[in-house]
Amino acid sequence: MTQPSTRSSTLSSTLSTMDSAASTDGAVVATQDVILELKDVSYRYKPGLPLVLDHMSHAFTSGRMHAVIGPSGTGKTTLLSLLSGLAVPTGGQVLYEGRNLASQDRYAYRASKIGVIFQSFNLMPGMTVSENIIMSMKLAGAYHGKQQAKETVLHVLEQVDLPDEYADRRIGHLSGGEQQRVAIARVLSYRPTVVIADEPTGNLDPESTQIIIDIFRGIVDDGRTVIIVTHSRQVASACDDVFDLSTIKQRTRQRKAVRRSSI
Ligand SMILES: Nc1ncnc2c1ncn2[C@@H]1O[C@H](COP(=O)(O)OP(=O)(O)OP(=O)(O)O)[C@@H](O)[C@H]1O
Repeated sequence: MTQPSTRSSTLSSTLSTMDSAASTDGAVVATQDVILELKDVSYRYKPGLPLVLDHMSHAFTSGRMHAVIGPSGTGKTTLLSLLSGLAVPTGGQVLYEGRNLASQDRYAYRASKIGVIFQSFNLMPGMTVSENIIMSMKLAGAYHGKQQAKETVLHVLEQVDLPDEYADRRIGHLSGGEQQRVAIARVLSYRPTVVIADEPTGNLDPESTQIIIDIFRGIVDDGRTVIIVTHSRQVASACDDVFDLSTIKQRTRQRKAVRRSSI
């Protein structure tokens, strides 16, 4: 997959002038800029099953658009579950702003810090766009009365480039691309610090994909961090950083082979 080399090299040179630390996969990261960090993370779904993630370390810097890529089955969705606090690593730690997520209130974290956009959108098809957004605001504790909710709905619809009149449309009457935009708007309504999306352009044509990319870029420009699990070259090349799980897995295999040969 094409790597966004120009943005990555700019990132490296910027970071070299800041306080920095080497992560275990060799990357240099600015310590004050890291929002989410995987520290030697391993995960298996059940005892006896193989490790899906094997001693993985990586730092996600804030205010950037990150892609997580890798062939099917390399653990992208699993990683997303760990970053969003839906699952806890079986080894190592996931740190949010330097604190172990496992020892924090993960419900509060999911409600206010992290906005997750699932592949299936999880929108209520029989309800309107506005009702879907307001339901999420209530769940996240971001609902402060009808007027504030109405203003927020219109604001987030604008952020995802949908006209005001979409507020009263039923989800079931929208196209796939429009539903994706509503799913993003819903997450933005409670102003999370990090937005995580699982294959947000999976079924979209290049033009609709570009619209979604531009929306995510707007979210980053608004001061948030975006992490996108994707198979799309178009999306990965538009991101500031690319975390390639196949490369990490290859390094782990090499490390293990070296260890075996030295025994
Ligand atoms: N609930 C589960 N129980 C057991 N194994 C699981 C479970 N969910 C996923 N796996 C396994 O974990 C591995 C990684 O799955 P995951 O869905 O994270 O990969 P992925 O990279 O997101 O794949 P894709 O690109 O196809 O969505 C796969 O081998 C999968 O079969």
